[in-house]
Parts: sequence; structure tokens; C-alpha cells
Amino acid sequence: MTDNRVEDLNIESIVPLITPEQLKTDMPSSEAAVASVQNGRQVVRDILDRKDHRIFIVVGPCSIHDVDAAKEYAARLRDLAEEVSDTLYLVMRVYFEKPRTTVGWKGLINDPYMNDTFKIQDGLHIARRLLIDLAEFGLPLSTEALDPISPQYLQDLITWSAIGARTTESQTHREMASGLSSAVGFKNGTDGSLTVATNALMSVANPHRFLGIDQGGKVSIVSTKGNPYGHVVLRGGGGKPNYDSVNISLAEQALAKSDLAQNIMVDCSHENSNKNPALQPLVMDNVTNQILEGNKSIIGLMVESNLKHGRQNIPANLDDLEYGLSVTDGCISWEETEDAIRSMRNKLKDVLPKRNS
Ligand SMILES: O=C[C@H](O)[C@H](O)COP(=O)(O)O
Ligand SMILES: C=C(OP(=O)(O)O)C(=O)O
Repeated sequence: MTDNRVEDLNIESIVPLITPEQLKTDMPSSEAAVASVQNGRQVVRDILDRKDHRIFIVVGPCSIHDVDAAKEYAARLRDLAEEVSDTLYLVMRVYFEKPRTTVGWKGLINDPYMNDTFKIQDGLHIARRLLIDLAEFGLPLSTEALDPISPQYLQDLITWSAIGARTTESQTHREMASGLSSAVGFKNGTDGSLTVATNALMSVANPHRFLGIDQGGKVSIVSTKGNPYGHVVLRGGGGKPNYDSVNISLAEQALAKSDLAQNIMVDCSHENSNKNPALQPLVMDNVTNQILEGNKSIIGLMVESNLKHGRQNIPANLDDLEYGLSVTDGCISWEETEDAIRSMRNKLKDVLPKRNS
């Protein structure tokens, strides 16, 4: 028999998903979590506006795959955050969606059980529960906004969002980011191009109209106001780092040329450390020295850190997973994280309060 269909030829199935409204009814944010998010967003805005002298550091696992390990990490981070809070503002990386260069595990929302069962509905529940627990714990949280629909389910718990190197040039992501309630960092491109990020900043500050869903899950026309708190994130690319003072100065010039605020975050991981986690503390130290030498544009850092140093492939038998070890990019260990952050705080504690005057 001839198949005359002209659509859905490559679709295997379409399964309805819980609506954002329903997920939030099942798992409402609490007063404590809302207060934590509001406070975190205000601090980040104040840092970007130079009303708060601190530097914020987005620090935590490359991806979350184990809720217990994430909570253990968060407990340690909260203590460290308190200890360094006069100089540094620590925001935990809670990344549930991973962009892949080709293919691979796409994160806890997409495949929460890491066994190709793709239980996205469970993934959304697990992610939201964890975000609520961590926000109630008093930690500001960050994530990569990768899927253009998932922010409707989770963004109320997020203090800072990233648009990744693979999507900074995407109009869909710029539109989505123009409506995000958090500040948003745009990575430079994987080839090292900064222009895609400065173009993104010009786009995201403007209102957009595009297709999305409302809280009830209905396909809708979304009209945004524009997000005034976009900034660049330098992550290296094209086989080269871009955190050094020459590249920072070039980024400052590019921002000035486009009339954009001089707000630069340095991602110490990815191509800035040649994907070797052991190099991240060296990048942190280099950036610290640039600030000591008078740099005024670096307002934030990103660090990929976990309970244990390094990474592992996802094993065929999940019982063989090592606790506290990344299943995506390699991370520095908790001990290395504490040392590097304490060292940065000690070197900058007398300098940052005078930096904006
Ligand atoms: O941060 C994580 C990875 O660098 C990103 O998801 C790309 O990973 P991949 O190149 O291994 O697919
Ligand atoms: C994927 C990430 O980074 P990038 O977009 O810079 O590759 C990340 O920070 O998890």
C-alpha cells in the first residue's frame, strides 16, 4: 500500500506533558524560596549596576544527575558562601539541560534515569523539587536556559541564567532570554567569536514577539519587554582561551563600540581551561590578578566544580556510577573549590570595596 502522508514522517510519537501551571500546583514555591530568589536576583542586578562591590561566582557541577549529591554539594557551598560573602557572591550551578556538540546524555530533565527512557515529565518534577529545596536552603541558583519552553516550568526559582555557546546566536534563545526574569549571561561562540554574544546583547535588551506557551500550556504569542540585565561570558573557543588581559581588553572595546555595559563574566572552564579542570584555579588566579591590577569590567566568574575531581562516562550498569563525580565535563573537587574561592576572597577583600569609587 502507498503511504500518502506528507507530514510527521519522521515523528515517532507526540505525548502530552503536564502544564507549567499543574507542575506548580503540585510543587508550589514556598515563601522562603521566593524570598531567596528575589534577594539573589537583586544582588546580581546590583553587582551588574555597580551598586554592590562584590563579584558573583556561578559555581557547581557541570550537570546535575544525582539529587543527593547535589544537596550535599549545596550544603557545603552554603557554608562557603557565608564565609566569603563580604567579597564574593556564590550562585550554585544547577544545570539540568546539556547542549551536545553531537549526541550524548542531554541532562536530568531529558533523561532523568540516564537509561534512554526519556521520562521528561519525571525529569521536570525532579528538577523543580530540587530547585525548591535548594532555594529554601537560601542558595541563589543558576541554570542554562536551553529548551525554549522549560523556563515556564522552572524560571521562578532561578537567580541567573546562561545562554550557551551553541545557542547564543539563535534567535529563538535571544527571544526567550528577552523575557526571562533573571539576569542572563551569553557565552561567546564555540569558535571564540565574541560578535555573536554582543549581537545577542543588543537583541535581548529589546522587546520581541514569538511563539511559546502560557502557564496553562496553550500555544501562545509571547510579547516580551526586553531583558536589561544581559552580559557576556567569555569561555574561550576555537582552541584558544580568552580570559587573559588582552582578550578582556578586546571584549571591553567591543562592548563600548556597541554601546553596551562593561560587564564581563569569565568562565574558567570549557575552552578557557582546555577542558582540563585542574587549570580552572589558574584561570581564577589570573582573573584575580587582573582585578588587583585595576580591571573594572570583570563582574563574575563561572567554575565547574563537584564533590570529586574529574569526570566519568555513564556506565552501562548505573550501580557503577561513582558518587559526586561529573558525568559531563570534568570538574574541580570540593577541596580545590574551597581553596580557590578562599584564595580569591583573601586577595580581593580589601580591593573590591574601593573598586567602584
Ligand atoms: O558543558 C558541557 C559540555 O561542554 C557541553 O554540554 C558540550 O558537551 P559535548 O561537547 O561533550 O557534547
Ligand atoms: C555547556 C556549557 O558551556 P558552553 O555553552 O560554554 O559550552 C555549560 O556551561 O554547561
